[in-house]
Amino acid sequence: MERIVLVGKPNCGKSLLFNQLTGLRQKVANFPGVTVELKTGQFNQFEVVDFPGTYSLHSLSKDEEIAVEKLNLAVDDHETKLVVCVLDAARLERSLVFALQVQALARRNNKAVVFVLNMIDEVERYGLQIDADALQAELGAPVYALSAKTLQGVSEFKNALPELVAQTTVPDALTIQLGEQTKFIERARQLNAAYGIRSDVVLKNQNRIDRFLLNNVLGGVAFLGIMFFLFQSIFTWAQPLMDGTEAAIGWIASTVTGWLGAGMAADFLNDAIFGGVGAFLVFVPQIMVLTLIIGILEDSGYLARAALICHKPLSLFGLSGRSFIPYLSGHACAIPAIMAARTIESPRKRLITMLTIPLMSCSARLPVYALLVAVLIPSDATFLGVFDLQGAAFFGLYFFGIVMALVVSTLMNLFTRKRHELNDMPFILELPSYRLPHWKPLLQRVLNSGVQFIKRAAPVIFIVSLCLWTLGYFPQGAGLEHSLLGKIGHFIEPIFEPLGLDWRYGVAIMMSFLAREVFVGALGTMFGMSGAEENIAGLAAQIQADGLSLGAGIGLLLFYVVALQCVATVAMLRAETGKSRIAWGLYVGYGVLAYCIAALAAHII
Ligand SMILES: Nc1nc2c(ncn2[C@@H]2O[C@H](COP(=O)(O)OP(=O)(O)OP(=O)(O)O)[C@@H](O)[C@H]2O)c(=O)[nH]1
Ligand SMILES: [Mg+2]
Repeated sequence: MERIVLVGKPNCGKSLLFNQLTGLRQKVANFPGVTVELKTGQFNQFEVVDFPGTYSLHSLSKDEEIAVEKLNLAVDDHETKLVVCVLDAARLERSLVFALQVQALARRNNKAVVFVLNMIDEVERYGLQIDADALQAELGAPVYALSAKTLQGVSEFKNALPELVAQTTVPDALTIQLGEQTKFIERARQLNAAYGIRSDVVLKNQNRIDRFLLNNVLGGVAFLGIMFFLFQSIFTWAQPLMDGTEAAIGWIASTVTGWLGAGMAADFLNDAIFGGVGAFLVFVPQIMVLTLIIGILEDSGYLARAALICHKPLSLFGLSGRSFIPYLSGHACAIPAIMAARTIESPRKRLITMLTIPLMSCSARLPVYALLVAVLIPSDATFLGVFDLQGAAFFGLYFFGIVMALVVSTLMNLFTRKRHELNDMPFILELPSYRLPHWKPLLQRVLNSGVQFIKRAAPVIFIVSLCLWTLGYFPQGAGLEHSLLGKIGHFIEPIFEPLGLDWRYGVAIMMSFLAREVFVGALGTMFGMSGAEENIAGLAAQIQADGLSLGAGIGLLLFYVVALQCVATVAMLRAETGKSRIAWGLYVGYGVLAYCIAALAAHII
């Protein structure tokens, strides 16, 4: 298939343009280094490839080096017919250095080049214009001014693509040879002076906000405020939506079981399906709120600033400012977060970041936290008279995960050899412009996070609930305690005794080593069989009445903060580190650490 490749400096809008061409939903966000792997899609009869952003063909960092190597191969390949150099129209000089190098590379391989002057809407917002025709004449290759965001000029570009691909002769305006690094920089400067917008126009607005957000004191306070707001809102904003979902599930449960009357089928539906699977569906809104807030932060351009603010403090723990974004996105899901760690400039810091990301409280822990917090803390309790105590407990759990990650990072930093340090890149981060969120893709992403959460966990929870219910139901009439499940549970009970937990929690914990979301479903099924209602409040009340002690409850919560109960994360760690030993070692290591912390909490409190 004839191929079109999209290249350009980081954060110039390649992926958004790629999405507009192919209809795919590749991740787009407002900080450099979002795309870390080549992504392929289709536009008409052409294959389109989205590249990770790079500043230069002679790159300094390892991940850019790999991307450049792949670009060399792609440009050399005879299937590649067109190289699209995406430029950030508002930051022309920086975009042009790399784009001119690519033009030279393409010319050497006799490949056609087209320049896309993206983000033209931002230039126009300043009331300015860029003379694309004159720039085209200077560059000796077609220039299309467009906005991948507002879609201005995108359909003209799409219409022109088949013709651009079909070009056979490559115009020759560039006289600089590959390798003449300083000449590319000089030429980019000249072109920017003649055609670009003045950088002080762009920087004026940005600086005004940055003077506050990057200020040593105020910036730190703002950072903590924003993070506190993020974690609190997961708890408070989602509540009405969660109540709505819960009511809807409750209504469906009572209607369906009403039709069935009493009997085994109704028991099964009530306890295994609505008690087990239904219990975890309630958390979908919370996961969507979390994705929305992280998405707004990603689109705003603040995250790069946060990385800058965090660089110094994180260095104390053997991490980099660039560890901040993977850590933050680890609160939604560890898997993309581990991928995002690829942009970290030092191999050692990258490894430490990857190995500690699983300690961030990902969204799969939310159901466990919400259930146990509801069990342990009355809903009307307050903290210091103002904060909702349940919300503060949530914040405390997230905070505990972060503290654990920093402790483990420090230990890893102390006990690993520092032989890579000399080859490390310095910490350099381009600050993107502040932007308003791009709402349509953001809302699609939010919806998708809910759908993915259900798709990933529902089948496992369904199967576990089904097995637990069957084992717990028979011999019929014997009651849960004397059922087959009870027998197995009592057998494993001694393991969980030091945690102050009985066999039912033991079974739920064991099952959650498949996926941690299973915990709430498994408890829902077991307590449902002993008469709990099919909703979280009912389940929480039943657990409370059953007598879960404060120490054991807190221990259980801390257990879930630390334990790495996610096989998909292990697979990702194995892929990224290239070592099964490290990945499975971490799975076992965090499991043992979690157990010890829980036992300690149960003992002390
Ligand atoms: N205003 C405006 N914003 C845009 C445009 N194109 C992209 N953006 C925004 O620019 C940011 C970066 O877009 P991406 O598509 O992720 O950039 P990229 O070049 O793929 O970045 P890397 O993957 O990091 O190399 C996002 O916040 C986009 O919403 C545009 O034409 N106009
Ligand atoms: Mg990208």
